[in-house]
Amino acid sequence: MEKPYILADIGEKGIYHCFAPCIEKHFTTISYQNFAQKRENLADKIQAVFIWGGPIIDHSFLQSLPNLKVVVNGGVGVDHLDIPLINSFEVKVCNTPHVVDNATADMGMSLMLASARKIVQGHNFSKYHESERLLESSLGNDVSGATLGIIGMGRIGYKVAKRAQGFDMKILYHNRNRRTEEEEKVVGAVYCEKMEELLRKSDFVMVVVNLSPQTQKLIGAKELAMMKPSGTLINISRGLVVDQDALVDALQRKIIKAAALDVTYPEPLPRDHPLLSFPNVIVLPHMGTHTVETTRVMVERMVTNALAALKGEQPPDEVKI
Ligand SMILES: O=CC(=O)O
Repeated sequence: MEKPYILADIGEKGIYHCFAPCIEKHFTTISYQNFAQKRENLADKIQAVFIWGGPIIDHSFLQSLPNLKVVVNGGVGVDHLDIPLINSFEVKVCNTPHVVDNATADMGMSLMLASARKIVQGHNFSKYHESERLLESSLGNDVSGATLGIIGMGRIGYKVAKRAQGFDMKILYHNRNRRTEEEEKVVGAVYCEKMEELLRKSDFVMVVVNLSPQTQKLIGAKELAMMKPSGTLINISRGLVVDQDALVDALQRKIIKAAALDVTYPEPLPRDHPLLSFPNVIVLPHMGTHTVETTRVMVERMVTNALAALKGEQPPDEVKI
């Protein structure tokens, strides 16, 4: 029997390429580029689209695929998808929650530790001998015993708290919904009803919220001004949650000490972006979930969701709004 056709960019060298066999066992996989070239022959055949960030799924894209049944997003955040529009074409949307939590929480901890302990500067010194004053510039700050403020205490935020507990950190959190007393006790986290309290008291502020109209530019000039001058901002959520111009300004004026960002807008930042010029800023190209183990499980989960949708069954991770 012919395998169902899906549109998926697993690339020649991209991280998803390693997992192509897991996808190709079940599906005939067409890349976006091949699709663009042979659109007339393939458009009727495509039943699922696998996406990692792109392409943009808009009205004309949906209209061009009359037999599309499901859009499967690799990762948890679906802020780049217009779900009501996609659903209006009787196409389901799935993501891969849970499987990315540990890797993303690990990345939050990595960024906090790397920033506090000046890992990048130390590496650059070892490699390029670029600073004669390494000792001074390598003087970091203790993470152990410091106060971590977590903004967004969903699954990933909670996993960050668990890890921070192992570093004897004092943990504050701010969230739309307060966690139960039991959950707070397990990780030793103290609820701040007002984000301002968290910002004022934390040495490290880690942003872990979903991007939504309510959280866009949640951290702007006002919020940065509330942070300690010795404070570090860590963002593992979405770039748009932080007002980047305000962040540049706060760093230039030493309103906060440092920043460590897995996410920005755009991604990656243009080479001449001011954020890349600060020695006290770490910028990654959105790689919070990029581990072999997590990506493997993510891809398997995408396959499971797509197979269910194509069989007319309820996919386990359908996103409903
Ligand atoms: O950014 C990563 C995700 O949304 O899973």
